[in-house]
Amino acid sequence: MKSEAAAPVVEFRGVSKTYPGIRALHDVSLTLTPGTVTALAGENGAGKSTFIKLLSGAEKADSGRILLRGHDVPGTPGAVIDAGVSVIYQELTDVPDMSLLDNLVLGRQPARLGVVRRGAAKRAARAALERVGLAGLPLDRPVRRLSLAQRQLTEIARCLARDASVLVFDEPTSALSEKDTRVLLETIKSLRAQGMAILYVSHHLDELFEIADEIAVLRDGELVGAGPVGEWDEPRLVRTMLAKDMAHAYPWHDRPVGEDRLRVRELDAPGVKQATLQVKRGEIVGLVGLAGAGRTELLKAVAGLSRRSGGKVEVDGRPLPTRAHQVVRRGVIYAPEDRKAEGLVLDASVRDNLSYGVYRSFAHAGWVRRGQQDRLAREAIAGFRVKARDPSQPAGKLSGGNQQKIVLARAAAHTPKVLLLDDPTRGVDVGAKPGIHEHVLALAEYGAAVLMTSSDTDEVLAMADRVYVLRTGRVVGELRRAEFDRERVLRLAAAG
Ligand SMILES: Nc1ncnc2c1ncn2[C@@H]1O[C@H](COP(=O)(O)OP(=O)(O)OP(=O)(O)O)[C@@H](O)[C@H]1O
Repeated sequence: MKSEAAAPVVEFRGVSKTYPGIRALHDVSLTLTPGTVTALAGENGAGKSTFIKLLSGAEKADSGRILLRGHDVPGTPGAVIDAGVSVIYQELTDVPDMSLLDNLVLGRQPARLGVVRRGAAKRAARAALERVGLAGLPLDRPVRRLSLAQRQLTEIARCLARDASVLVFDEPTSALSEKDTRVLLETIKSLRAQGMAILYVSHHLDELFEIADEIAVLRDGELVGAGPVGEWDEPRLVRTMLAKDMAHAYPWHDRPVGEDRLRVRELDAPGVKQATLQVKRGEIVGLVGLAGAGRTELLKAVAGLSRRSGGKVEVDGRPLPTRAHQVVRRGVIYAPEDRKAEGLVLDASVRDNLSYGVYRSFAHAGWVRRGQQDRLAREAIAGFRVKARDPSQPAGKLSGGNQQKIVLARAAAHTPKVLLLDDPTRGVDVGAKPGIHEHVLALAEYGAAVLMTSSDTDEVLAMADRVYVLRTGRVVGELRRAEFDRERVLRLAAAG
């Protein structure tokens, strides 16, 4: 529970940070207190990551002060970690082939006269594991043999083994299944009870309401609201984030669909076994399943990004080639979930990222028509509400959610015949999600066959005309929209 008397451990006092042409944080004052979960909310580009970068020592503030237990926060990330502040990101940072013990004490072995004190390291590791509910795990086990949830908890344990007293979670659940999300949230509650000061950043508002004691909202770099969770409800939070009212509504409506556009028959590929499915012209079909069920793998196999070892894939009655660039030429577009690794060239401009692969339609006697490219970029920025200074800005300088919008805008720019969407609104704020859903629906109305999956099962059930349920790489069920029932879908996904 929240301790009323505790003094703040972290204090932001009038902190500002500007990037060329962008005011990322302006005069922000906020405190973090032991035994308290403070949720930081805001739409994409509001300044949440900037706040974390300043706290973690990755970036320097232009003005204002950041105090840690009353002293200025150290100037380098390593010193900040040593001072007890650790950030846990959505991506795992462990070394899979190393043992649990070595991962837990990575870069920080207790040493005396240069000799590593293995016994002390083991004691520290066990104590840290116990605090995250993993007391029984053997310390010599390679972490690759742990479940995803256990690995995520191990990341936290590693921070605890370094004596962290402030934990920052940056969208920690976006890649987790519902079950793993529950485990993580319960662990965070228990860490709060142990007296940790916790900052929690997420676009999942239900999570914020579940675990936060305090909610703070950034908008365009300014702190526009902060107070105990009891003072907030969802409409007020959304209104404060977006400066307007917005009901969260999905745009689905009944509409005619055509002939089979995408046909997959007995497809075998890495993580996919004997999958058979069809998507009609104009239809939105969802793939649901637990983590590891093969949803991403199926999309990748169709997209030519993994090797098919058997079966057939056809688009408009013609066999689909197996190589990614040929697949794109047939109008089959894949929008990946991992935008950093697969989706974008981070050093290239927003404009160039938007037109990669769309070049053919712009190329005129061998050169790219800059005017058209610019128009496409401006339309995409406006249509998807991308927060970018201008089309020449490098994609890597956009906030995470805005990068995701670029991936989707590019997919839309192809006017795809088949659109393969993997977690299309991952990291996207509540204000921008409806726009993305409307674009997906519009592409379907234009004739695209859409095959989508999401880490949010409700999103798939809200958008799809039909779903296939996957389990261990196989299609184990098919439901039409009239039959959608969340419990039934999840039961099917988990059975066996
Ligand atoms: N290195 C940088 N150079 C230039 N601009 C940057 C840089 N990093 C962030 N920005 C800009 O600062 C603003 C705040 O970005 P920040 O990443 O803090 O947003 P966020 O609230 O974390 O968004 P998201 O929810 O999408 O992750 C954005 O307009 C972003 O484009």
